Amino acid sequence: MFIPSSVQPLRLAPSILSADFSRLGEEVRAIEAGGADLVHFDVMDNHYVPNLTIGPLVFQAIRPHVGIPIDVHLMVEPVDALIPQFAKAGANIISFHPEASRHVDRTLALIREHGCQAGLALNPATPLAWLDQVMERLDMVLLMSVNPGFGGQAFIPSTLAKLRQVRQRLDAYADTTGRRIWLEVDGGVKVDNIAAIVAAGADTCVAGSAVFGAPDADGGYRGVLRALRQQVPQSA
Ligand SMILES: O=C(CO)[C@@H](O)[C@H](O)COP(=O)(O)O
Repeated sequence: MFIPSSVQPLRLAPSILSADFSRLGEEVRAIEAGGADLVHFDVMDNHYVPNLTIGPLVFQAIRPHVGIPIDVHLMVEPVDALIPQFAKAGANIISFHPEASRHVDRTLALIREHGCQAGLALNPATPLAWLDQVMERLDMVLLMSVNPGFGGQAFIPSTLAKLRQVRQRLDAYADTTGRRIWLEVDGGVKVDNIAAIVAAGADTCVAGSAVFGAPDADGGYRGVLRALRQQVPQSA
């Protein structure tokens, strides 16, 4: 039976990739004060993706400024060596891409062994078959709605159909096991498309440029986070 995810509470996860890196501590405090549910921390290595961002040292520096969970998205290859470092620094959720791990099952187990929730990130062209054998190891599926590497890209429309397929799989899994796996969408999420994204099955939305590109007059983010939530009235 298809159960729209909109019956679940919506979680908003601003991606700090679009934040002002010269004042990251203030920026993460501002998104938490504005009502964000998670902080999304993008790690890029100029190898798995053609961009280079921040790693465990910067994570460690901002962790004391944040009370809400931090969702670490590893766009790196190989991945395993970074997992203990982010876990030790206080990560709550760690996601990685299956193409970047020699042993996906082992990497998922490693994340949980270090006390974090485990996510598998699927690019627009990555088949859903990657999920088949590892459902019991997953706490979250991170569905990319842009090709990873950069903020500010346009949402790829075919993601909506893929989202519906993942939602069906996760709901079927929840029906048989009683265990719910989060479904996060990442890339090009805006005020004008979040309703369709949630209706298609997302319960967690990453938004980078939409949030950090629309500060309130006082530099906060309450207005844009409220506007995103208001598009999904049952979650507001
Ligand atoms: O992981 C990525 C990009 O690779 C994302 O988290 C982006 O940072 C989201 O940014 P917007 O598309 O919302 O600007």
